[in-house]
Amino acid sequence: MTSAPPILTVRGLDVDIAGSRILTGVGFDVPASGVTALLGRNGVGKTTTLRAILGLLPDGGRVTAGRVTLAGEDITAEPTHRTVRRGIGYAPEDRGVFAGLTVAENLALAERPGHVHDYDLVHDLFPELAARRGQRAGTLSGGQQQMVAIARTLLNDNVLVVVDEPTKGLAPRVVTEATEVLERAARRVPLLLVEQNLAVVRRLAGSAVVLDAGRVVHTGDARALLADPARTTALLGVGSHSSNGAA
Ligand SMILES: Nc1ncnc2c1ncn2[C@@H]1O[C@H](COP(=O)(O)OP(=O)(O)OP(=O)(O)O)[C@@H](O)[C@H]1O
Repeated sequence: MTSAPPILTVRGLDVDIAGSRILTGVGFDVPASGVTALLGRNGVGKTTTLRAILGLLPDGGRVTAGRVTLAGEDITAEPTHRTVRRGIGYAPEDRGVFAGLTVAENLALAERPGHVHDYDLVHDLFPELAARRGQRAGTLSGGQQQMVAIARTLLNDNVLVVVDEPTKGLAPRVVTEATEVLERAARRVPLLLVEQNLAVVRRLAGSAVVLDAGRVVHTGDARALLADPARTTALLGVGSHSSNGAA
């Protein structure tokens, strides 16, 4: 049990995109350690929630109500560069890895001015990246590219890392590899994770937040939720033992 205050709080968040209400009154806490999974069926607003936190809503998107705090500081609708400087790392769904650049160049591009760049930590956690530092990122496996994306967030002294669907489209063996990467990362920094693969959620997440049609419909212990097949099916529309691949 931790009595530390949450690293991130979201309260009463309303988001409109192109005149449509996408999120309504979204509220949850992200504890200061471990993995918090943001769950829900396709199109319920998970990515929009992450983007609203990061100030990365698409053109025509805006926060119309609510409040987001990071380490107690109000970051609601703040420009992304300022939020990132406060110490949020983001690994987007497409991983954002530059295929034509080497592993070392991809990492160097992530160096944030004014932060400590902990290459020792990154190479300690991901020795494979040290071995492949001269390799072009486009020739890496999906799991190795995910490693680069996560390593970039750990290079700077972030207080929270946000990861969007890290195992999407990966083969089962690579899902296992990517899950191990996230497990290693979570020992260093709290994670807010959007993930559809419930085997991955079961292995990593301590707490779960479930969205449906742009609203939070459940918050609580992730494993307790997944241990209740009827509740899991009702909230997520899938059995608690389903997954897109092994983890
Ligand atoms: N740029 C946009 N313009 C218009 N509507 C959008 C835009 N981005 C998202 N939406 C709408 O917002 C809703 C939530 O989308 P979002 O991508 O946040 O869902 P999600 O839960 O992450 O889904 P998925 O699991 O499919 O990625 C959807 O109805 C989507 O069509």
